[in-house]
Order: sequence, then structure tokens, then C-alpha cells
Amino acid sequence: MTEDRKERQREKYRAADPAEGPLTTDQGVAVDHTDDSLTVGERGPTLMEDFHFREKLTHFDHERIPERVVHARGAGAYGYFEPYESCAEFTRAAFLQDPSVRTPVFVRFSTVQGPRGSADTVRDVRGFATKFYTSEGNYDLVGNNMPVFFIQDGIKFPDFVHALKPEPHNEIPTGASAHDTLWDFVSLQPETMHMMMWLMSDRAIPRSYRMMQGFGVHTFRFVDARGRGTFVKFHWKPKLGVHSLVWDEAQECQGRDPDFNRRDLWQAIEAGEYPEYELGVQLVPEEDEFNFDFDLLDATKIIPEEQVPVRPIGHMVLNRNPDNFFAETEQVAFHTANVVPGIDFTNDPLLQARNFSYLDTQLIRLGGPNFAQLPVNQPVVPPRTNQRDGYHQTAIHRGTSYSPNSLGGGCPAIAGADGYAFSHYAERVEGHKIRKRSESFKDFYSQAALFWNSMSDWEKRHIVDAFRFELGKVEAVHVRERTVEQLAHVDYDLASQVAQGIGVALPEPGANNHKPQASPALSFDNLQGDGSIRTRQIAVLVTDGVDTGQLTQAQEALTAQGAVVEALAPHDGKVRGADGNGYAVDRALPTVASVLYDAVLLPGGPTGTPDLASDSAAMRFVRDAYRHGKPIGALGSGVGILASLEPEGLHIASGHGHVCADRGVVTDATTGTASEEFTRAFTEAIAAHRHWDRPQVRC
Ligand code: HEM
Repeated sequence: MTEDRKERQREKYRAADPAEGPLTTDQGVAVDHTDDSLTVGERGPTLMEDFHFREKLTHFDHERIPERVVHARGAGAYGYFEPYESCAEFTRAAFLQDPSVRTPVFVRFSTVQGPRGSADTVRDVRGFATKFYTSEGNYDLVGNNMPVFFIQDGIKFPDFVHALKPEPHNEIPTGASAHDTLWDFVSLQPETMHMMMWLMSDRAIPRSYRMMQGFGVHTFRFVDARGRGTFVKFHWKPKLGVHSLVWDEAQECQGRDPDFNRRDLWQAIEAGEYPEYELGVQLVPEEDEFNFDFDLLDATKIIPEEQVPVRPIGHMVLNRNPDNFFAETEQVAFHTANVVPGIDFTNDPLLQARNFSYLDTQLIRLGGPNFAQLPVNQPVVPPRTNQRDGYHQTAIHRGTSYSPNSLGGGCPAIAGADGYAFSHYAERVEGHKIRKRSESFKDFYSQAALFWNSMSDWEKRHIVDAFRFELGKVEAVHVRERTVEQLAHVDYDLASQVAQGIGVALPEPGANNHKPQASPALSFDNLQGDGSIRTRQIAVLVTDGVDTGQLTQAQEALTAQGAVVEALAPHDGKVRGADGNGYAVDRALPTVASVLYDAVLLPGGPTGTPDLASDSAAMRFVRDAYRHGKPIGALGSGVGILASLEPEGLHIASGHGHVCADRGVVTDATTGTASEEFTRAFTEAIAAHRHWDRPQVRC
């Protein structure tokens, strides 16, 4: 660990500088003792007059606030956003005008269903909420890692969330969607089908917050300086590519490291590997509003990228971890209605509901109307409002607080219509007051089918497995059957495979008359990123007798490319290399597992590495890495360890050359060095992330 990192480690535990003075009460009175309460004699009762004791306990008793009603578990980071060029052509938003202007941001990633203390790697949507502290006030882009939503109208949100959340009688399951009430709702509300396809895909188990997309979901509106509107959909794309876990691994991760995604984000930023995302927009001129076979106001629909390409307009870098989780990540308050001049709403009924809901819920979650004064929520431009008083008011306002006002300038002036002020887009609307879903919202299956058709074979396999897992946990047989009937409207083959897995009758082919269209941009195969292996976690399994020269060579080659290499051994401390020298172990095998790493390397040694082959944790590590499609490298006698798993079905290519590579397993049994050829082949295997076409292993 570098000195700089060590210092940062120390810094995060440092409460206050002792040189600044002693411990005090809330009133600033110095305390002489904080470990024993004031009692009558050594064994007597505690005295009421111990104000330090009472204050300390009282404050502790009031430390909790309500968690978010959804998206309770999250992780946040600060950073900045820079546009690539001026976007004046379609928006007047100040932070999108000048490439030399950096706008500070705070981002919170989250899961939706589980409580604050639930595990990270559950099957769920991930929130991706960004607060831009712009020169014209705060703009919040409150998105998810999936571009569509479950419902079309926000009035269904309480119903949907009640169905999704743990069931009311026993509060089970935590952080999971595999239960009766959710699937009951889903099977009765077919507008959910498109989103359920996304939720059953690997998008719902991202490898890292740094490796997932983000979407604004709704169609918003850009407004230029002349007041002209353009429809816009927002996309975040991670520089490292889009990568996911596999379900079996995600489940094990929930136990091995419930903080897996949170830790990953934190550690990458601490290591200076700053997550980076490109912001892209799909732009639709207002006159083209009705040129699509779906409604732009329907949040259960995407605009296929092949139809309207995503135009990159800027990038965001996250480069600072918060200092205090509660103060920043917990108290941050995002709101879809926090917009700035140049960005406006559309009549999407889901968006309209959100524009009410966030502020409303934050009034209770953050205890009153003054939470915009919390440091993480404060705009960089000083607010000048007529809002006064209320719980937790920290400002000392002077003067009057009403308008119009003639008594001495106590009230801020109103910016002119041609000033920088926000003025709502002057959309013309008219109609009768009715409760009715638009006919243009009623195609529930075409885009669910589009998503399915866009998947590669391995993605389809994972989706079928996910449906089988989830519905297999549903007790009510009629709910299973009804869901399969819905799936038959999406794709009959999909429905049949699911039906077979969950033991229900095959449905009649659905009235499915959508054209077999695909959008290649939706497949993981086309979202691989820049092909680098930066920040990938590589485990090297070592034991006494290892060839330290070969090990160091491989380690240096991988770290030079930005990968993080950790040596794991059956015990902590050091292993004795074949040359007699000690080699430092990073972690003991019993404390870790393959699910916490992206790839594994087995170096060899002149006398072989028999200890490893007989270590059950090490062998399980290799087996799991193989099952989960992870890259595996082996050198010299390390290849023998892999070979010992061949009877279980693990496949190793054999060839005439030194280096053999097949479906992410890269070996070189003939040499004692990590040659350039080996390193290149292993690096390519890691960059591909996973290798799904391997034969199954028996274990
Ligand atoms: C496109 C659909 C939606 C997306 C992308 C979305 C996204 C998010 C995200 C990312 C958060 C977490 C914010 C944070 O990190 O603090 C959140 C929280 C929340 N969402 Fe949504 N949401 C959607 C739909 C809705 C709807 C329809 C409603 C209600 C009508 C709603 C109500 C809430 C509430 C009440 C919270 C908790 C906010 C807080 O306590 O600060 N959401 N949502």
C-alpha cells in the first residue's frame, strides 16, 4: 500500500484533531470522563443529573431516520461532468454549453426492493441518480440502469411497490422479487412485461456500478434559447463496458460480501480508478412525435437506438468518496422536478407522478421542509427564497418574506422572462377530464419481444433460467400459469421453456402478431467497452514451492494493464517460493471466494504445487470460476491442478504450441515463464469478461 493510501486510511478513522481541544457536550462544555456514568458510589444507581450521560444516550436514541420507501440501499460518490461541445442547438441549459466548464455532481446508486441493510447483488433494478450542481441551480437526473419501467401511470406505483416489497404478513423475502405478490401483480398487469424481461436478464445483477448503463427512462424535453422544444431521452454509458454477474454467483456473493457493489465503487475511487460514464441523448424533433409505433410518453418503451442513434454530449467522472455516509449518501434528496432552464417535462403520466412524489416523501424522510439546506443538497448558487421557518431551519433570514413587497428590499426580485429564470415550456394542451389510459399505450408485448429477439443465445438461456427460478418460488400455481400465458404473448418458445421448468401446462400460442424485430444495441455482446482489463480483480492461487519468478512476471504484466492482482494462499502471511524466498500473501483462501474475483491464475513451480490440489477451498475456487464462465490461466504445474478437475467435466484445450486458449481457459504447461503470448491470451480472455459457451461441470 502506498504512503498516500495509508494516510487516507488513517484520515478516515480520525474523528477530530485532539490539538483542537477536548471532547465536549453539545453545549461545548468540556467533558472529563466519558466511559462511566455518574453513580452513587461504585455500585450505586445512576444519577439523573449526569447531563453528559443523558445527552449522549438521548442523541443515540434518535439517530435513525426513516429509510427511503424504495431504493433504500445505496452508495454514493462525488465527481464532475463536462460537455464535449456546446449543446445550444437544442438546449439552453448552462451546464451543457461550454466544454471548459466542469459541473460538480453527486451520484447515488441503489437497489430498489431491499432495506438499507440488504445485500447488493440481489436481482433488482439499480438506481442511478445524478445531482448536477449547475450554475443555474440543481438539476437531478433520477434514472435507473434499465431504460423502461414496470408501469405506465404513477397512480399504480403504490400498488406495484406493495406487490414488490416483502409480503406484509411475514416481511419475506428481503431484497428479492421471487415471491407470489409480485408475480401476481405482474401477471395481471401486462404493461409490466417489457420491464420484466429486463429484470430477468443479467442487467439485474451488475458486476459493478462502474459497469452498468443508466437511463433517464422518460422522454424529457430540451428547450433552446428561443423556446423551441426537442424530445430527449438520456443515456449513461460506462467506459469500462457493461458487465454482469451470473445468478448462482450473485446469490453466493450475497453471503460472502453483502457490500460487493458498494465496496467495489469505494475501492476503485480510493485507488484512483475513477469511474467514468458518457452521457448520450436521443433527440426527437417535436414534429416527429407521432412517427413511432409506440407513444413517446409511455415509459414502458424504448426508442431503439437503430431508429434514433444516441448522440454523446459529455462525460462524468466520479473521483471522490463521501466523508460520511449518513450526512451525504443517506441525506441526499433527488427529485425529478429539480430541473434547470433548458430542461423540461413531458406529459408522461409516470413522470408527472414522480414530480409530486419525491418532494412529498422527503418531507417525512428528512424531517421537514428545510432539507435543501443540508450540505449535499445545497445548490452552488445561493438560494434566495421567501420560504421561512420549519423544522431544522439553520439559516438566519433577515427582512420580510413576501411578495409583492414595498418595505425595503427584503424580498428577491423576480427575473424577467428573458432572463436566466426557468419558464415552463408553453405547451398547448386541451381535453376533457377523464380517467382513461391512452390507446397508444396499449401494446404491451412488441417491445418485450424486441428485447428477447435482441438477446444472444447465452443471454436467452440466462433469462429462461431467471424466469424458472423466480416463478419456481411462487406458491400459487394459477399465478405461475398466468405469467406463462403472458410470456406466450412475448415469445412462444420462451413461454414453453419456462412452463416446462416450473411444471405448468404449455399455453396456447398467444395472439402474438408483432414483427420479429431486434435491436442489437441491447445485447451485452455489443456493450463490451474499451476492451481493457482495468480494475479487474485477478486472484493468483499460491502455495509453498511456487515459482516466484514466474509469479512476479505474470503479476507485473497484469498490473501494468491496470488489473488488481491478489495472491491467495491456504494461510495468511507468506509462502516459501521454490527459490527459498518468502512471497507475501494478500488474503487467506478461507476468507475469500471465487465469486469476489473476475479471473484466476494458477502459477506453477518446479516441484509442483501439491498443497493446492489437496486444498478444498482452492479447488472449489477453481471449479466455481470455471462454472461462472470466468477466465482461468495456468502455467507449468498449475496446469496439472486444472487437469485434476477434468474428470468433473472441466475442459482444457490441448494443442501443439506452448499456449493453448479455449473459451477463456489459457494454459501453458511447457514453460516456466509467463510469456508474452500467454499474457496476451490471458488478457484477451479477461477483457471478454465471461465465457458462456463452456461445457457444464459436475459439482
Ligand atoms: C422511471 C421510473 C422511475 C425511476 C427511474 C426511479 C428512480 C428512482 C431512484 C434512482 C431513486 C433513488 C434516489 C436516491 O438515490 O436517493 C428513487 C427513489 C424514489 N422513487 Fe423513484 N423511480 C421511478 C419511478 C417512481 C415512481 C413512479 C414513483 C412514485 C410515483 C417513485 C417514487 C420514488 C420515491 C418515493 C423514492 C424515494 C425518494 C427518497 O426518499 O429520497 N419513483 N427512484
